[in-house]
Amino acid sequence: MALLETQRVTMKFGGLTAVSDLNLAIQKNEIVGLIGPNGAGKTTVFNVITGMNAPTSGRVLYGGEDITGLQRHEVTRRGLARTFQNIRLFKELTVLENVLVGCHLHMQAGLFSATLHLPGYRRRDREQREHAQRLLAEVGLEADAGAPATSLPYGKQRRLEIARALATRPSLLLLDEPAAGMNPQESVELMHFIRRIRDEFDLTILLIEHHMQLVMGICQRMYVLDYGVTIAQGDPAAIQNDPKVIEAYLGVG
Ligand SMILES: Nc1ncnc2c1ncn2[C@@H]1O[C@H](COP(=O)(O)OP(=O)(O)OP(=O)(O)O)[C@@H](O)[C@H]1O
Repeated sequence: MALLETQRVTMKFGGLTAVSDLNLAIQKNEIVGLIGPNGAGKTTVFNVITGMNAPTSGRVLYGGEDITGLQRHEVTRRGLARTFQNIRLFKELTVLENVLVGCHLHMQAGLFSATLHLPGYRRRDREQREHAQRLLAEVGLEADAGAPATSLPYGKQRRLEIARALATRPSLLLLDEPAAGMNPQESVELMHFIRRIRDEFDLTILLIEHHMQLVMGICQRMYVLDYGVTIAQGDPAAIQNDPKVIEAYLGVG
C-alpha cells in the first residue's frame, strides 16, 4: 500500500482548474519530485495534501486512511509536515524557539498544561528543548540556537525551516522549492542533506523543485504537471527524454 495517495484530486478556483484529476502514489521512504512550469499547480497540490485547501473533488489517503479536507493540525498530527516556497520563520524568535514551535505543534496538549503549570510540564518542556537541540545539531545549526532566526544566511534559514518541520515528528515531509535562492554549492549540499534526513528520520519525501539537477539527482521518481494536468511520470531518465515534458518546458512543438 502506498503511504500517500491522491485519487483523482481536482482543485478549482472559480473558472480555473489549478489541479486536474491528480493520481499520486508514493511509497514509504521514496523521494519523489513534483515538477512543472510556473503556475502548473504544484503548490496547490501541497495545499490540498496538507489540509490548507479542501479539494473540489477527489480523495487524499495517508496510510490508507482518508484525510481529505482534514484541518491542518489534524494533518500534522497524522505525520505530514511541509516547508514553504517563501521561507516562513517566526522572525522575532530565536533559531531554537522556531524549532520549539514545531515541537509544540506535535504536543498540542503542551500549551494547555504549560498555562496551568500542570505536573509533568517542566519535564516535557525539558525533553522538548533537548529534542529541539538535537534537531538543530542534525541540520548543522547547533551553534546558532540563540541567534535571531532572521540573522541566519539564506541557506541556513532553509535548513531551520526543515528542522522546524522535523520537530513535528513527521513521516512524510513535503518540501516546496527547498533550493530556491541557493547557489550551486548550497544546492549540492542540500541534496546530500535531504538524503541524509530521509535515512535518519525514516522519512518519505515529496518535493517541488525548479532546480533540475537537484531533482534529477535526488528523486527516484517524479510527476510532471502542466496547467494542472499530469503530463508525465517516471524515473529521471524517462522524464528527461519525454517529448511532452520537453515541450512544456521549452514551449516547442
Ligand atoms: N487561492 C487561489 N485562488 C485563485 N487562484 C489560485 C489560488 N492558488 C493558486 N491559484 C492559481 O492556480 C494555478 C496554480 O498555482 P500554483 O501556485 O499551485 O502553481 P505552481 O506550480 O506552484 O507555480 P510556481 O512554480 O510558480 O510556484 C495558478 O494559475 C494560480 O494563479
